[in-house]
Amino acid sequence: MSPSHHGTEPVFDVTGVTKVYTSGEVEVRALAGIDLQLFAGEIAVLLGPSGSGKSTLLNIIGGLDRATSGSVLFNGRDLTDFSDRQLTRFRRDHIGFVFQFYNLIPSLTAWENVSLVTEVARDPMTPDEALAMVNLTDRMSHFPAQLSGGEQQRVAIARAIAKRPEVLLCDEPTGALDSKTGVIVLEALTRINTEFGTTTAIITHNAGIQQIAHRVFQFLDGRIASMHVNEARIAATEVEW
Ligand SMILES: Nc1ncnc2c1ncn2[C@@H]1O[C@H](COP(=O)(O)OP(=O)(O)OP(=O)(O)O)[C@@H](O)[C@H]1O
Repeated sequence: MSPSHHGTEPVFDVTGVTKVYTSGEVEVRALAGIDLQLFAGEIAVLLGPSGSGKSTLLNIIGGLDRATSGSVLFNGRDLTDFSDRQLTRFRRDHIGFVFQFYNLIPSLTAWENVSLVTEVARDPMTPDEALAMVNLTDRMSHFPAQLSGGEQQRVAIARAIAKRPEVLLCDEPTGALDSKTGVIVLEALTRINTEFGTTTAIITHNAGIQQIAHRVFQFLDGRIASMHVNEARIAATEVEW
């Protein structure tokens, strides 16, 4: 059940993107020319060795960082032309981020952490709805310290999706979790993808996770070494690593 790409414009159309980080005299070429498209409703998994540029690319398409050269079209508009203010607005309106470490506010409950986002979004779900999507209805009034790692990550996912973003960008979302807990987090991500059609990109070091993807991109030395379409996706519950 791969989303059909025929005749559809990509959500993201990345062409010739390079990124060079300069610190003092040292230049690091993090991206050496990336061409990639992400289509509406797909789950893309990005694999590759440490330092191959996965996070750099995710940060650029999410508007957290800027390309050195190349173009990054989001629904036809080039992010590389955006002012800082436009980029901030783009992120706020369209992108949900999930990182390895959950970045929850310790003094706020799960519900309150999610409500920080729903208070400022244009067309949010309620914190209750967002937490129900990740099966945390019975943990809403817990503080982060009272939640397991997997539960905290699910709060972070609820926070990311509460504004109904078109795109969810996940950088090692299961990186700090054991496989059993990680699977529950993956179930939440696949459920959101199925129910809302959220275009989802997931960076991971766990090769097993690629089985939930519609398409898999393999990074190497700042380039995409290969891409394949997953003909036989499996459910998150079947994933092992
Ligand atoms: N802010 C920065 N300043 C300088 N160099 C950076 C910066 N961010 C990333 N790099 C360098 O760019 C290269 C690509 O890093 P990136 O984090 O994108 O790789 P990655 O594939 O996501 O790796 P990992 O799997 O370890 O997260 C690396 O050599 C990294 O050291």
